[in-house]
Amino acid sequence: MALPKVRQVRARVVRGAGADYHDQDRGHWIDDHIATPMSKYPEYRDSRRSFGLNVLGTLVVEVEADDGTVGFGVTTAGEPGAFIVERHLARFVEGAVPSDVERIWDQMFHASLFYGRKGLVLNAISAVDLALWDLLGKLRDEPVYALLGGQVRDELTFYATGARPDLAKDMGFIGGKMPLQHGPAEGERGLAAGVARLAEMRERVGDDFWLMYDAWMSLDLDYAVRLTHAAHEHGLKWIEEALPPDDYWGYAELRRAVPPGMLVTTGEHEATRWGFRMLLEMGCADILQPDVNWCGGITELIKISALADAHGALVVPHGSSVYSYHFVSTRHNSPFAEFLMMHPQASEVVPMFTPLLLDEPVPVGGRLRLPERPGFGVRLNPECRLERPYTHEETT
Ligand SMILES: C[C@H](O)[C@H](O)CC(=O)C(=O)O
Ligand SMILES: [Mg+2]
Repeated sequence: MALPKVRQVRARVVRGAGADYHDQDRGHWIDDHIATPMSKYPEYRDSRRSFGLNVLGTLVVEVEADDGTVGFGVTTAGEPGAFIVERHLARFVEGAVPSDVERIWDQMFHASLFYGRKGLVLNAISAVDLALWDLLGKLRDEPVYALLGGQVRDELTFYATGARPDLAKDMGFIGGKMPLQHGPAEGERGLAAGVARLAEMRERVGDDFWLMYDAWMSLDLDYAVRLTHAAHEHGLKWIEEALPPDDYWGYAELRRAVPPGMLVTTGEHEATRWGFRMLLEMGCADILQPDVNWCGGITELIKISALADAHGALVVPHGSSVYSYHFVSTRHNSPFAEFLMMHPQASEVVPMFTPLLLDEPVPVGGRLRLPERPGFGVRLNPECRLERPYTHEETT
Protein backbone atom coordinates (compact mmCIF):
# COMPACT_ATOMS: atom_id res chain seq x y z
CA MET A 1 0.00 0.00 0.00
CA ALA A 2 1.43 3.38 -0.99
CA LEU A 3 1.83 5.66 2.01
CA PRO A 4 0.60 9.23 1.89
CA LYS A 5 3.37 11.80 1.77
CA VAL A 6 4.17 14.40 4.41
CA ARG A 7 2.10 17.51 3.72
CA GLN A 8 3.28 19.78 6.51
CA VAL A 9 5.80 20.05 9.31
CA ARG A 10 4.97 22.25 12.31
CA ALA A 11 7.27 23.11 15.22
CA ARG A 12 5.56 24.24 18.41
CA VAL A 13 6.87 25.20 21.82
CA VAL A 14 5.48 24.95 25.33
CA ARG A 15 6.77 25.89 28.79
CA GLY A 16 6.49 24.00 32.07
CA ALA A 17 7.77 20.43 32.38
CA GLY A 18 6.91 18.28 29.34
CA ALA A 19 10.03 17.14 27.46
CA ASP A 20 12.03 19.89 29.16
CA TYR A 21 11.63 17.97 32.38
CA HIS A 22 14.01 20.28 34.24
CA ASP A 23 11.50 23.10 33.78
CA GLN A 24 9.96 22.50 37.21
CA ASP A 25 9.00 24.81 40.06
CA ARG A 26 11.48 25.66 42.79
CA GLY A 27 11.63 23.10 45.56
CA HIS A 28 11.42 20.12 43.17
CA TRP A 29 14.08 17.53 44.04
CA ILE A 30 15.49 17.87 40.50
CA ASP A 31 16.51 21.44 41.24
CA ASP A 32 17.67 21.09 44.81
CA HIS A 33 21.42 21.59 45.27
CA ILE A 34 22.64 19.16 42.62
CA ALA A 35 26.31 19.06 41.63
CA THR A 36 26.84 20.51 38.15
CA PRO A 37 29.71 21.93 36.11
CA MET A 38 28.46 25.35 37.36
CA SER A 39 28.77 24.41 41.05
CA LYS A 40 32.21 26.02 41.21
CA TYR A 41 30.31 29.33 41.19
CA PRO A 42 28.62 29.55 44.61
CA GLU A 43 25.83 31.72 43.24
CA TYR A 44 24.77 28.91 40.87
CA ARG A 45 25.14 26.04 43.33
CA ASP A 46 21.74 25.76 44.96
CA SER A 47 19.54 25.62 41.89
CA ARG A 48 20.05 24.49 38.30
CA ARG A 49 17.32 26.88 37.21
CA SER A 50 19.62 29.67 38.41
CA PHE A 51 22.08 29.06 35.57
CA GLY A 52 19.36 28.47 33.01
CA LEU A 53 18.82 24.71 32.82
CA ASN A 54 15.14 25.33 32.11
CA VAL A 55 15.71 28.11 29.62
CA LEU A 56 14.78 26.23 26.45
CA GLY A 57 11.37 24.73 27.08
CA THR A 58 9.80 21.88 25.14
CA LEU A 59 9.77 21.56 21.35
CA VAL A 60 6.94 19.55 19.79
CA VAL A 61 7.30 18.64 16.11
CA GLU A 62 4.20 17.55 14.22
CA VAL A 63 4.31 15.94 10.79
CA GLU A 64 1.02 15.77 8.96
CA ALA A 65 0.44 13.38 6.08
CA ASP A 66 -1.71 14.06 3.00
CA ASP A 67 -4.51 11.99 4.52
CA GLY A 68 -4.56 14.17 7.66
CA THR A 69 -2.79 11.68 9.96
CA VAL A 70 -0.45 13.49 12.35
CA GLY A 71 2.65 12.08 14.02
CA PHE A 72 4.56 14.02 16.65
CA GLY A 73 7.84 13.94 18.54
CA VAL A 74 9.20 16.00 21.42
CA THR A 75 12.52 17.26 22.73
CA THR A 76 13.94 20.07 24.83
CA ALA A 77 15.11 22.45 22.12
CA GLY A 78 12.31 25.00 22.63
CA GLU A 79 12.13 28.10 20.47
CA PRO A 80 15.63 27.88 18.91
CA GLY A 81 14.81 24.31 17.95
CA ALA A 82 11.52 25.46 16.43
CA PHE A 83 13.45 27.88 14.23
CA ILE A 84 15.80 25.12 13.06
CA VAL A 85 12.91 22.78 12.25
CA GLU A 86 10.73 25.34 10.49
CA ARG A 87 13.35 27.29 8.62
CA HIS A 88 15.82 24.51 7.82
CA LEU A 89 14.81 20.88 8.41
CA ALA A 90 11.20 21.00 7.19
CA ARG A 91 12.32 21.13 3.56
CA PHE A 92 13.74 17.57 3.82
CA VAL A 93 10.50 16.18 5.22
CA GLU A 94 7.64 17.83 3.37
CA GLY A 95 6.79 15.91 0.23
CA ALA A 96 8.71 12.85 1.43
CA VAL A 97 7.27 9.41 2.11
CA PRO A 98 7.28 8.96 5.91
CA SER A 99 8.98 5.56 5.66
CA ASP A 100 12.06 7.20 4.11
CA VAL A 101 13.50 7.88 7.57
CA GLU A 102 17.07 6.99 6.54
CA ARG A 103 17.23 9.46 3.68
CA ILE A 104 15.47 12.19 5.62
CA TRP A 105 17.81 11.74 8.62
CA ASP A 106 20.87 11.79 6.39
CA GLN A 107 19.73 14.97 4.66
CA MET A 108 18.87 16.74 7.94
CA PHE A 109 22.21 15.80 9.47
CA HIS A 110 24.43 16.64 6.53
CA ALA A 111 22.64 19.87 5.67
CA SER A 112 23.17 21.10 9.25
CA LEU A 113 26.75 19.84 9.69
CA PHE A 114 28.15 23.35 9.31
CA TYR A 115 26.50 24.43 12.56
CA GLY A 116 25.21 21.17 14.03
CA ARG A 117 26.72 17.77 14.90
CA LYS A 118 25.47 17.71 18.52
CA GLY A 119 23.35 19.61 21.05
CA LEU A 120 20.42 21.71 19.95
CA VAL A 121 20.52 20.70 16.29
CA LEU A 122 20.54 17.01 17.15
CA ASN A 123 17.69 17.63 19.60
CA ALA A 124 15.69 19.16 16.75
CA ILE A 125 16.60 16.34 14.35
CA SER A 126 15.56 13.83 17.05
CA ALA A 127 12.12 15.40 17.40
CA VAL A 128 11.53 15.32 13.63
CA ASP A 129 12.70 11.72 13.45
CA LEU A 130 10.45 10.65 16.34
CA ALA A 131 7.51 12.42 14.72
CA LEU A 132 8.12 10.42 11.53
CA TRP A 133 8.26 7.11 13.42
CA ASP A 134 5.06 8.06 15.22
CA LEU A 135 3.40 8.93 11.92
CA LEU A 136 4.61 5.72 10.30
CA GLY A 137 3.18 3.69 13.16
CA LYS A 138 -0.15 5.45 12.88
CA LEU A 139 -0.29 4.99 9.10
CA ARG A 140 0.52 1.30 9.40
CA ASP A 141 -1.59 0.87 12.53
CA GLU A 142 1.35 -0.60 14.45
CA PRO A 143 3.23 0.39 17.61
CA VAL A 144 6.75 1.67 17.00
CA TYR A 145 8.18 -1.41 18.74
CA ALA A 146 6.62 -3.57 16.02
CA LEU A 147 8.18 -1.39 13.31
CA LEU A 148 11.53 -1.93 15.06
CA GLY A 149 11.38 -5.69 14.72
CA GLY A 150 9.18 -6.60 17.65
CA GLN A 151 9.63 -6.95 21.38
CA VAL A 152 12.25 -9.28 22.81
CA ARG A 153 10.56 -9.29 26.23
CA ASP A 154 6.95 -8.85 27.25
CA GLU A 155 7.56 -6.49 30.14
CA LEU A 156 9.99 -3.71 30.86
CA THR A 157 11.69 -3.48 34.25
CA PHE A 158 12.84 -0.13 35.61
CA TYR A 159 15.19 1.56 37.98
CA ALA A 160 14.08 4.94 39.30
CA THR A 161 15.97 8.22 39.25
CA GLY A 162 15.11 10.55 42.08
CA ALA A 163 15.87 11.73 45.56
CA ARG A 164 14.23 8.76 47.33
CA PRO A 165 15.52 5.33 46.31
CA ASP A 166 14.05 3.99 49.55
CA LEU A 167 10.55 4.87 48.35
CA ALA A 168 11.38 3.61 44.86
CA LYS A 169 12.23 0.24 46.36
CA ASP A 170 8.81 0.07 48.00
CA MET A 171 7.26 0.91 44.62
CA GLY A 172 8.90 -2.14 43.02
CA PHE A 173 11.81 -0.61 41.13
CA ILE A 174 15.03 -2.62 40.78
CA GLY A 175 17.26 0.24 41.85
CA GLY A 176 17.48 3.91 42.64
CA LYS A 177 19.77 6.56 41.18
CA MET A 178 20.29 9.71 43.21
CA PRO A 179 21.68 13.00 42.02
CA LEU A 180 25.07 13.70 43.57
CA GLN A 181 24.69 16.96 45.48
CA HIS A 182 28.25 18.12 46.09
CA GLY A 183 31.14 18.41 43.67
CA PRO A 184 34.84 19.27 43.93
CA ALA A 185 34.23 22.92 44.78
CA GLU A 186 32.61 21.83 48.03
CA GLY A 187 35.78 20.05 49.11
CA GLU A 188 36.26 17.13 51.46
CA ARG A 189 33.14 17.94 53.46
CA GLY A 190 31.03 17.72 50.31
CA LEU A 191 32.61 14.39 49.40
CA ALA A 192 32.02 13.05 52.89
CA ALA A 193 28.39 14.23 52.74
CA GLY A 194 27.87 12.35 49.46
CA VAL A 195 29.27 9.16 50.97
CA ALA A 196 27.21 9.61 54.13
CA ARG A 197 24.01 10.06 52.11
CA LEU A 198 24.74 6.87 50.21
CA ALA A 199 25.50 5.02 53.45
CA GLU A 200 22.25 6.20 54.97
CA MET A 201 20.28 5.17 51.89
CA ARG A 202 21.99 1.77 51.92
CA GLU A 203 20.86 1.33 55.52
CA ARG A 204 17.29 2.03 54.44
CA VAL A 205 17.16 -0.16 51.33
CA GLY A 206 19.28 -3.11 52.45
CA ASP A 207 21.93 -4.94 50.45
CA ASP A 208 19.91 -6.27 47.52
CA PHE A 209 18.84 -3.03 45.92
CA TRP A 210 20.90 -1.13 43.35
CA LEU A 211 22.05 2.33 44.34
CA MET A 212 23.70 4.65 41.85
CA TYR A 213 24.98 8.22 41.79
CA ASP A 214 24.43 10.61 38.88
CA ALA A 215 27.15 13.29 38.88
CA TRP A 216 25.73 15.22 35.89
CA MET A 217 29.16 16.10 34.39
CA SER A 218 30.31 17.80 37.60
CA LEU A 219 33.46 16.02 38.74
CA ASP A 220 37.12 15.81 37.82
CA LEU A 221 38.95 12.52 37.50
CA ASP A 222 40.72 12.71 40.86
CA TYR A 223 37.50 13.50 42.73
CA ALA A 224 35.57 10.83 40.86
CA VAL A 225 38.15 8.17 41.72
CA ARG A 226 38.16 9.16 45.40
CA LEU A 227 34.36 9.25 45.54
CA THR A 228 33.93 5.84 43.93
CA HIS A 229 36.46 4.21 46.25
CA ALA A 230 34.80 5.72 49.30
CA ALA A 231 31.37 4.70 47.99
CA HIS A 232 32.42 1.12 47.25
CA GLU A 233 31.83 -0.17 50.77
CA HIS A 234 28.24 1.09 50.52
CA GLY A 235 27.64 -0.86 47.32
CA LEU A 236 27.50 1.92 44.72
CA LYS A 237 26.52 0.07 41.52
CA TRP A 238 27.50 2.76 39.06
CA ILE A 239 28.81 6.27 38.80
CA GLU A 240 27.05 8.18 36.03
CA GLU A 241 28.28 11.10 33.94
CA ALA A 242 31.13 11.76 36.32
CA LEU A 243 33.01 13.99 33.88
CA PRO A 244 32.23 16.50 31.12
CA PRO A 245 31.03 14.68 27.99
CA ASP A 246 34.04 15.71 25.89
CA ASP A 247 36.54 14.17 28.31
CA TYR A 248 36.68 10.77 26.62
CA TRP A 249 40.22 10.31 27.97
CA GLY A 250 39.08 10.97 31.54
CA TYR A 251 36.25 8.44 31.21
CA ALA A 252 38.66 5.80 29.89
CA GLU A 253 40.95 6.44 32.86
CA LEU A 254 38.06 6.44 35.33
CA ARG A 255 36.81 3.11 34.05
CA ARG A 256 40.25 1.63 34.75
CA ALA A 257 40.41 3.25 38.19
CA VAL A 258 37.01 2.48 39.76
CA PRO A 259 36.79 -0.35 42.32
CA PRO A 260 36.26 -3.84 40.87
CA GLY A 261 32.65 -4.47 39.87
CA MET A 262 31.60 -0.83 39.88
CA LEU A 263 30.23 0.37 36.54
CA VAL A 264 30.92 3.62 34.72
CA THR A 265 27.99 4.97 32.72
CA THR A 266 27.55 7.98 30.48
CA GLY A 267 26.16 9.23 27.18
CA GLU A 268 23.00 11.24 27.84
CA HIS A 269 24.68 14.37 26.48
CA GLU A 270 26.38 12.53 23.60
CA ALA A 271 24.92 12.33 20.11
CA THR A 272 25.10 10.28 16.91
CA ARG A 273 26.90 7.06 16.05
CA TRP A 274 30.16 8.99 15.80
CA GLY A 275 29.98 10.37 19.35
CA PHE A 276 29.14 6.93 20.72
CA ARG A 277 31.88 5.36 18.63
CA MET A 278 34.34 7.53 20.59
CA LEU A 279 32.91 6.32 23.89
CA LEU A 280 33.02 2.69 22.77
CA GLU A 281 36.41 2.61 21.10
CA MET A 282 38.06 4.48 23.95
CA GLY A 283 36.52 2.13 26.51
CA CYS A 284 34.74 4.92 28.37
CA ALA A 285 31.69 3.18 29.78
CA ASP A 286 30.06 -0.12 30.70
CA ILE A 287 26.57 1.20 30.02
CA LEU A 288 25.75 3.78 27.36
CA GLN A 289 22.83 6.09 28.06
CA PRO A 290 21.81 7.86 24.85
CA ASP A 291 18.70 10.00 25.12
CA VAL A 292 16.52 9.24 22.12
CA ASN A 293 15.02 12.73 22.31
CA TRP A 294 18.53 14.20 21.96
CA CYS A 295 20.93 11.76 20.27
CA GLY A 296 19.34 11.75 16.83
CA GLY A 297 16.05 9.94 17.37
CA ILE A 298 15.16 6.30 16.79
CA THR A 299 16.88 6.16 13.39
CA GLU A 300 20.22 7.01 15.01
CA LEU A 301 19.64 5.03 18.21
CA ILE A 302 19.34 1.87 16.10
CA LYS A 303 22.90 2.44 14.90
CA ILE A 304 24.26 3.42 18.33
CA SER A 305 22.72 0.32 19.84
CA ALA A 306 24.12 -2.03 17.20
CA LEU A 307 27.58 -0.52 17.61
CA ALA A 308 27.35 -0.92 21.38
CA ASP A 309 26.18 -4.51 21.04
CA ALA A 310 29.20 -5.36 18.91
CA HIS A 311 31.41 -3.87 21.65
CA GLY A 312 29.66 -5.85 24.38
CA ALA A 313 28.16 -2.72 25.96
CA LEU A 314 24.66 -2.29 27.30
CA VAL A 315 22.42 0.56 26.16
CA VAL A 316 20.04 1.86 28.83
CA PRO A 317 18.65 5.07 27.38
CA HIS A 318 18.32 8.19 29.45
CA GLY A 319 14.75 9.18 30.41
CA SER A 320 12.53 9.94 27.42
CA SER A 321 9.55 7.89 28.52
CA VAL A 322 7.69 6.10 25.69
CA TYR A 323 10.29 7.10 23.14
CA SER A 324 12.83 5.02 25.06
CA TYR A 325 10.46 2.26 26.11
CA HIS A 326 9.49 1.30 22.56
CA PHE A 327 13.17 0.95 21.71
CA VAL A 328 14.29 -0.81 24.89
CA SER A 329 11.62 -3.46 24.51
CA THR A 330 13.10 -4.48 21.14
CA ARG A 331 16.77 -4.82 22.09
CA HIS A 332 18.62 -7.67 23.80
CA ASN A 333 21.36 -5.33 25.00
CA SER A 334 18.88 -3.03 26.78
CA PRO A 335 17.79 -5.30 29.64
CA PHE A 336 16.08 -2.59 31.73
CA ALA A 337 14.99 1.03 31.48
CA GLU A 338 15.18 4.27 33.44
CA PHE A 339 12.15 5.90 35.00
CA LEU A 340 12.62 9.53 35.99
CA MET A 341 10.55 10.40 39.05
CA MET A 342 8.91 13.70 38.23
CA HIS A 343 6.93 13.99 41.44
CA PRO A 344 8.45 16.98 43.33
CA GLN A 345 9.42 14.77 46.30
CA ALA A 346 9.96 11.62 44.21
CA SER A 347 7.39 9.97 46.40
CA GLU A 348 4.88 8.92 43.72
CA VAL A 349 5.01 7.62 40.17
CA VAL A 350 3.74 10.30 37.79
CA PRO A 351 4.07 10.29 33.97
CA MET A 352 7.49 11.66 33.07
CA PHE A 353 6.32 14.21 30.50
CA THR A 354 3.29 15.29 32.46
CA PRO A 355 1.29 17.42 31.68
CA LEU A 356 2.21 17.39 27.98
CA LEU A 357 1.23 13.86 27.02
CA LEU A 358 -1.98 11.90 27.49
CA ASP A 359 -2.00 8.10 27.73
CA GLU A 360 1.66 8.09 28.81
CA PRO A 361 2.15 4.66 30.44
CA VAL A 362 4.02 4.39 33.75
CA PRO A 363 5.53 1.41 35.51
CA VAL A 364 3.37 -0.28 38.09
CA GLY A 365 5.31 -2.29 40.65
CA GLY A 366 8.42 -1.28 38.68
CA ARG A 367 7.19 -3.05 35.54
CA LEU A 368 5.39 -2.10 32.38
CA ARG A 369 3.73 -3.88 29.45
CA LEU A 370 3.59 -1.44 26.57
CA PRO A 371 0.11 -0.82 25.19
CA GLU A 372 -0.48 -1.93 21.59
CA ARG A 373 -1.54 1.51 20.38
CA PRO A 374 -0.12 2.70 17.03
CA GLY A 375 2.97 4.90 16.90
CA PHE A 376 4.32 5.76 20.33
CA GLY A 377 0.78 5.46 21.68
CA VAL A 378 0.57 8.91 23.26
CA ARG A 379 -1.45 12.06 22.52
CA LEU A 380 -0.76 15.74 23.04
CA ASN A 381 -2.75 17.21 25.91
CA PRO A 382 -5.05 19.84 24.36
CA GLU A 383 -4.87 21.77 27.63
CA CYS A 384 -1.19 22.58 27.05
CA ARG A 385 -0.85 25.85 25.17
CA LEU A 386 1.44 25.16 22.24
CA GLU A 387 2.78 28.20 20.34
CA ARG A 388 4.13 28.15 16.81
CA PRO A 389 6.74 30.95 16.90
CA TYR A 390 7.99 30.44 13.30
CA THR A 391 6.51 29.22 10.06
CA HIS A 392 8.43 28.33 6.95
CA GLU A 393 5.99 28.21 4.08
CA GLU A 394 7.13 31.60 2.80
CA THR A 395 10.88 31.08 3.33
CA THR A 396 11.86 27.78 1.66
C1 LIG B 1 19.08 13.71 38.12
C2 LIG B 1 20.02 14.21 37.07
O1 LIG B 1 20.78 15.26 37.59
C3 LIG B 1 19.30 14.68 35.82
O2 LIG B 1 18.39 15.68 36.14
C4 LIG B 1 18.61 13.55 35.12
C5 LIG B 1 19.60 12.57 34.61
O3 LIG B 1 20.72 12.90 34.30
C6 LIG B 1 19.24 11.17 34.51
O4 LIG B 1 18.08 10.83 34.69
O5 LIG B 1 20.12 10.38 34.22
MG1 LIG C 1 22.03 11.14 34.12
